[in-house]
Amino acid sequence: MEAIEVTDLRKTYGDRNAVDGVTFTVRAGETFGIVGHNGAGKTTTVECLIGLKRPDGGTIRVLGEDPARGRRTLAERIGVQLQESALPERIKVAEAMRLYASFYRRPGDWQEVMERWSLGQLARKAYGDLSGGQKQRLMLALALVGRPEVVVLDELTTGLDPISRRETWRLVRELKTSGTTVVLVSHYFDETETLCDRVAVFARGRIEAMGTPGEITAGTGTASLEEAYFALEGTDR
Ligand SMILES: Nc1ncnc2c1ncn2[C@@H]1O[C@H](COP(=O)(O)OP(=O)(O)OP(=O)(O)O)[C@@H](O)[C@H]1O
Repeated sequence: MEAIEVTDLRKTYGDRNAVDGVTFTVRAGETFGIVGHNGAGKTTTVECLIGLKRPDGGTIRVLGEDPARGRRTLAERIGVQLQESALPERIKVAEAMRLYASFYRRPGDWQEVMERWSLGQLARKAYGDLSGGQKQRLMLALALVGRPEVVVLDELTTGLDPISRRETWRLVRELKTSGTTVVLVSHYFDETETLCDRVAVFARGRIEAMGTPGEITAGTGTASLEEAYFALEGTDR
């Protein structure tokens, strides 16, 4: 079953084609990577996916619904962790968990989610006093408290130190084993290569290559996704 179907998606800002005819599907339970450098159109694509932006062309179905029309219903079924999401500095971890759970009609047990993501010991700590890795862990837990079927994670590990980054990877793998469909947006090629079943490589608003990391590297005769990207771009930076 397809959890997400995007066909010929287009979005322009003035005369700039931010997303220029993008087509892909994500199967239920799959971890799907959207990778590419800054300005490639990744964030605009996911903003259309979750109904935050209206496409100028093409169609999108998420769990069978058009996000531009069914945003309220879909909000119950999608967990989102957007780039640079932030909480008020003084809100405590447990307060944030309880608050987010209250947004859903049938949330998971927020205390259980908090423990599962090793946040129990931080329950009374303020968001502003958490480390970068702890903040990211909390944002993930908040995206999951509504028991979503699809989770969208944008630039999850940007700014994290290597240890927190690995820890976050472990959490994403755990998500995958729970059967959740994950869309992982990243400009780190190693991250998508390690975590994703399939990857769409974005450049200048288009998909340059799509498939398993192995298929993409085999197709370009390269040893890594990053090398594949530069081979596709015809540059060797
Ligand atoms: N609100 C906006 N108004 C005008 N141009 C925009 C707007 N949002 C994005 N763009 C432009 O659209 C293009 C795609 O941006 P987008 O943020 O989707 O790329 P991205 O791949 O997510 O990059 P990044 O990782 O830097 O966020 C870029 O050229 C960007 O400058």
